[in-house]
Amino acid sequence: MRDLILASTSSARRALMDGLGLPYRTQSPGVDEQVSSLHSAKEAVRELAERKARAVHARNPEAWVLGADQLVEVHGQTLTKPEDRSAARAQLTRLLGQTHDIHTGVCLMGPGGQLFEGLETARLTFHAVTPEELERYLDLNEWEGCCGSYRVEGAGQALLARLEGDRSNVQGLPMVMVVRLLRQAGFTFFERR
Ligand SMILES: Nc1nc2c(ncn2[C@@H]2O[C@H](COP(=O)(O)OP(=O)(O)OP(=O)(O)O)[C@@H](O)[C@H]2O)c(=O)[nH]1
Repeated sequence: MRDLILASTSSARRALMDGLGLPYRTQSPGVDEQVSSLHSAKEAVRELAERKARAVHARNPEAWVLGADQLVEVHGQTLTKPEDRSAARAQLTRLLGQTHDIHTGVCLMGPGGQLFEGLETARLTFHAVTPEELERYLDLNEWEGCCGSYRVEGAGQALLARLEGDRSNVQGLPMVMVVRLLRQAGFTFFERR
Protein backbone atom coordinates (compact mmCIF):
# COMPACT_ATOMS: atom_id res chain seq x y z
CA MET A 1 0.00 0.00 0.00
CA ARG A 2 1.32 3.45 -0.84
CA ASP A 3 2.48 5.69 2.00
CA LEU A 4 0.61 9.00 1.51
CA ILE A 5 1.41 12.03 3.65
CA LEU A 6 -0.67 15.23 3.81
CA ALA A 7 1.91 17.96 4.41
CA SER A 8 -0.44 20.15 6.41
CA THR A 9 -1.44 21.31 9.89
CA SER A 10 -4.89 22.31 8.63
CA SER A 11 -7.82 20.58 10.32
CA ALA A 12 -10.00 21.50 7.34
CA ARG A 13 -7.61 19.79 4.94
CA ARG A 14 -7.54 16.73 7.19
CA ALA A 15 -11.35 16.62 7.25
CA LEU A 16 -11.46 16.74 3.45
CA MET A 17 -8.87 13.95 3.11
CA ASP A 18 -10.70 11.87 5.73
CA GLY A 19 -13.79 12.04 3.54
CA LEU A 20 -11.86 10.59 0.60
CA GLY A 21 -11.16 7.40 2.53
CA LEU A 22 -7.55 6.81 1.36
CA PRO A 23 -5.19 5.84 4.20
CA TYR A 24 -2.82 8.74 4.88
CA ARG A 25 -0.87 10.41 7.66
CA THR A 26 -0.03 14.05 8.28
CA GLN A 27 3.19 15.96 8.90
CA SER A 28 3.67 19.66 9.41
CA PRO A 29 5.47 21.22 6.43
CA GLY A 30 7.45 23.53 8.70
CA VAL A 31 8.44 25.86 5.87
CA ASP A 32 8.94 29.60 5.63
CA GLU A 33 5.86 30.85 3.78
CA GLN A 34 7.49 34.04 2.58
CA VAL A 35 7.45 34.49 -1.18
CA SER A 36 8.63 37.28 -3.43
CA SER A 37 6.26 40.24 -3.46
CA LEU A 38 6.68 40.12 -7.23
CA HIS A 39 4.71 36.87 -7.33
CA SER A 40 1.05 36.93 -8.24
CA ALA A 41 -1.30 35.16 -5.83
CA LYS A 42 -1.49 32.21 -8.23
CA GLU A 43 2.30 31.99 -8.50
CA ALA A 44 2.65 32.24 -4.72
CA VAL A 45 0.26 29.38 -3.89
CA ARG A 46 1.82 27.13 -6.54
CA GLU A 47 5.31 27.84 -5.20
CA LEU A 48 4.31 27.34 -1.58
CA ALA A 49 2.38 24.12 -2.26
CA GLU A 50 5.51 22.69 -3.89
CA ARG A 51 7.73 24.04 -1.10
CA LYS A 52 5.59 22.28 1.51
CA ALA A 53 5.50 19.00 -0.45
CA ARG A 54 9.27 19.04 -1.06
CA ALA A 55 10.04 19.79 2.61
CA VAL A 56 8.07 16.77 3.87
CA HIS A 57 9.23 14.59 0.97
CA ALA A 58 12.86 15.33 1.90
CA ARG A 59 12.12 13.76 5.29
CA ASN A 60 10.13 10.88 3.73
CA PRO A 61 11.71 10.13 0.34
CA GLU A 62 9.83 6.85 -0.13
CA ALA A 63 6.42 8.40 0.41
CA TRP A 64 3.88 10.26 -1.69
CA VAL A 65 3.41 13.78 -0.27
CA LEU A 66 0.53 16.19 -0.85
CA GLY A 67 1.06 19.89 -0.11
CA ALA A 68 -1.33 22.81 -0.56
CA ASP A 69 -1.41 26.56 -0.10
CA GLN A 70 -4.20 29.07 -0.34
CA LEU A 71 -4.64 32.81 -0.73
CA VAL A 72 -7.61 35.11 -1.14
CA GLU A 73 -7.35 37.77 -3.85
CA VAL A 74 -9.66 40.78 -3.80
CA HIS A 75 -9.24 43.79 -6.11
CA GLY A 76 -5.57 42.94 -6.58
CA GLN A 77 -4.81 42.54 -2.87
CA THR A 78 -3.93 39.13 -1.39
CA LEU A 79 -5.22 38.05 2.03
CA THR A 80 -3.72 35.28 4.14
CA LYS A 81 -4.79 34.08 7.59
CA PRO A 82 -5.66 36.95 9.97
CA GLU A 83 -3.47 37.31 13.05
CA ASP A 84 -6.21 38.63 15.30
CA ARG A 85 -9.85 39.77 15.40
CA SER A 86 -8.93 43.23 14.20
CA ALA A 87 -7.19 41.81 11.12
CA ALA A 88 -10.17 39.52 10.54
CA ARG A 89 -12.54 42.51 10.71
CA ALA A 90 -10.40 44.37 8.17
CA GLN A 91 -10.35 41.35 5.84
CA LEU A 92 -14.10 40.76 5.98
CA THR A 93 -14.78 44.48 5.54
CA ARG A 94 -12.89 44.23 2.24
CA LEU A 95 -14.86 41.14 1.18
CA LEU A 96 -18.43 42.09 2.16
CA GLY A 97 -20.53 43.28 -0.77
CA GLN A 98 -17.69 42.35 -3.14
CA THR A 99 -16.51 39.45 -5.31
CA HIS A 100 -13.20 37.77 -4.52
CA ASP A 101 -11.17 34.79 -5.70
CA ILE A 102 -9.70 32.07 -3.52
CA HIS A 103 -6.72 30.33 -5.12
CA THR A 104 -5.39 26.97 -3.96
CA GLY A 105 -2.18 25.42 -5.25
CA VAL A 106 -1.76 21.65 -4.83
CA CYS A 107 1.42 19.61 -5.31
CA LEU A 108 1.72 15.79 -5.14
CA MET A 109 5.31 14.51 -5.02
CA GLY A 110 6.23 10.84 -5.51
CA PRO A 111 9.08 8.59 -4.31
CA GLY A 112 11.02 9.13 -7.55
CA GLY A 113 10.56 12.89 -7.35
CA GLN A 114 7.61 12.81 -9.74
CA LEU A 115 5.53 15.99 -9.46
CA PHE A 116 1.82 16.31 -10.14
CA GLU A 117 0.46 19.79 -9.50
CA GLY A 118 -2.47 22.04 -10.15
CA LEU A 119 -4.11 25.31 -9.24
CA GLU A 120 -7.81 25.84 -8.61
CA THR A 121 -9.70 29.11 -8.24
CA ALA A 122 -13.14 29.61 -6.75
CA ARG A 123 -15.01 32.91 -7.12
CA LEU A 124 -17.17 34.08 -4.23
CA THR A 125 -19.54 37.02 -3.84
CA PHE A 126 -20.51 38.12 -0.33
CA HIS A 127 -23.61 39.95 0.83
CA ALA A 128 -23.09 43.43 2.20
CA VAL A 129 -23.98 43.15 5.89
CA THR A 130 -24.22 45.67 8.73
CA PRO A 131 -21.28 46.34 11.04
CA GLU A 132 -23.36 44.86 13.87
CA GLU A 133 -23.84 41.60 11.93
CA LEU A 134 -20.12 41.53 11.12
CA GLU A 135 -19.30 41.84 14.83
CA ARG A 136 -21.71 38.98 15.61
CA TYR A 137 -19.97 36.83 12.99
CA LEU A 138 -16.56 37.70 14.40
CA ASP A 139 -17.82 36.61 17.84
CA LEU A 140 -18.09 33.06 16.40
CA ASN A 141 -14.30 32.98 15.91
CA GLU A 142 -14.61 31.23 12.56
CA TRP A 143 -11.92 33.64 11.38
CA GLU A 144 -9.23 31.78 13.28
CA GLY A 145 -6.91 29.80 10.97
CA CYS A 146 -8.79 30.73 7.80
CA CYS A 147 -7.45 32.91 5.04
CA GLY A 148 -10.18 35.42 4.30
CA SER A 149 -11.51 35.10 7.90
CA TYR A 150 -14.56 32.97 7.11
CA ARG A 151 -15.59 29.31 7.03
CA VAL A 152 -17.71 28.50 4.01
CA GLU A 153 -18.94 25.27 5.61
CA GLY A 154 -19.84 27.01 8.86
CA ALA A 155 -21.99 29.99 9.77
CA GLY A 156 -19.92 31.93 7.22
CA GLN A 157 -22.13 30.46 4.49
CA ALA A 158 -24.70 33.08 5.53
CA LEU A 159 -22.37 35.69 4.05
CA LEU A 160 -22.29 33.91 0.69
CA ALA A 161 -24.40 35.37 -2.12
CA ARG A 162 -22.72 33.36 -4.93
CA LEU A 163 -20.06 30.64 -5.28
CA GLU A 164 -18.52 29.57 -8.58
CA GLY A 165 -16.19 26.59 -8.39
CA ASP A 166 -15.40 23.65 -6.12
CA ARG A 167 -16.74 24.37 -2.63
CA SER A 168 -14.09 22.09 -1.09
CA ASN A 169 -11.46 24.34 -2.68
CA VAL A 170 -12.67 27.16 -0.43
CA GLN A 171 -12.20 24.97 2.64
CA GLY A 172 -8.59 24.25 1.68
CA LEU A 173 -8.35 21.39 -0.84
CA PRO A 174 -10.03 21.31 -4.28
CA MET A 175 -11.01 17.67 -4.03
CA VAL A 176 -12.00 17.26 -7.69
CA MET A 177 -8.44 18.27 -8.61
CA VAL A 178 -6.86 16.29 -5.75
CA VAL A 179 -8.59 13.12 -7.02
CA ARG A 180 -7.40 13.88 -10.57
CA LEU A 181 -3.78 14.26 -9.38
CA LEU A 182 -3.97 11.07 -7.29
CA ARG A 183 -5.38 9.10 -10.23
CA GLN A 184 -2.71 10.57 -12.58
CA ALA A 185 -0.12 9.33 -10.06
CA GLY A 186 -1.62 5.83 -10.18
CA PHE A 187 -3.56 5.76 -6.90
CA THR A 188 -6.47 3.34 -6.78
CA PHE A 189 -9.59 3.74 -4.65
CA PHE A 190 -12.14 1.70 -2.68
CA GLU A 191 -9.50 -0.98 -1.90
CA ARG A 192 -10.59 -3.53 0.72
CA ARG A 193 -8.21 -3.20 3.70
N1 LIG B 1 -12.57 25.25 7.61
C1 LIG B 1 -12.25 26.18 6.69
N2 LIG B 1 -10.94 26.51 6.51
C2 LIG B 1 -10.67 27.45 5.58
C3 LIG B 1 -11.67 28.10 4.81
N3 LIG B 1 -11.03 28.99 3.99
C4 LIG B 1 -9.70 28.88 4.23
N4 LIG B 1 -9.48 27.94 5.18
C5 LIG B 1 -8.20 27.51 5.74
O1 LIG B 1 -7.27 28.57 5.63
C6 LIG B 1 -5.98 28.02 5.61
C7 LIG B 1 -5.22 28.63 4.46
O2 LIG B 1 -3.90 28.84 4.89
P1 LIG B 1 -2.66 28.00 4.32
O3 LIG B 1 -1.44 28.82 4.60
O4 LIG B 1 -2.92 27.54 2.92
O5 LIG B 1 -2.61 26.67 5.19
P2 LIG B 1 -2.31 26.50 6.74
O6 LIG B 1 -3.59 26.67 7.50
O7 LIG B 1 -1.16 27.36 7.13
O8 LIG B 1 -1.94 24.97 6.86
P3 LIG B 1 -0.71 24.21 6.17
O9 LIG B 1 -1.33 23.31 5.13
O10 LIG B 1 -0.08 23.47 7.32
O11 LIG B 1 0.21 25.25 5.56
C8 LIG B 1 -6.12 26.52 5.42
O12 LIG B 1 -5.92 25.86 6.65
C9 LIG B 1 -7.57 26.39 4.95
O13 LIG B 1 -8.10 25.13 5.32
C10 LIG B 1 -13.03 27.72 5.02
O14 LIG B 1 -13.97 28.22 4.38
N5 LIG B 1 -13.27 26.75 5.95
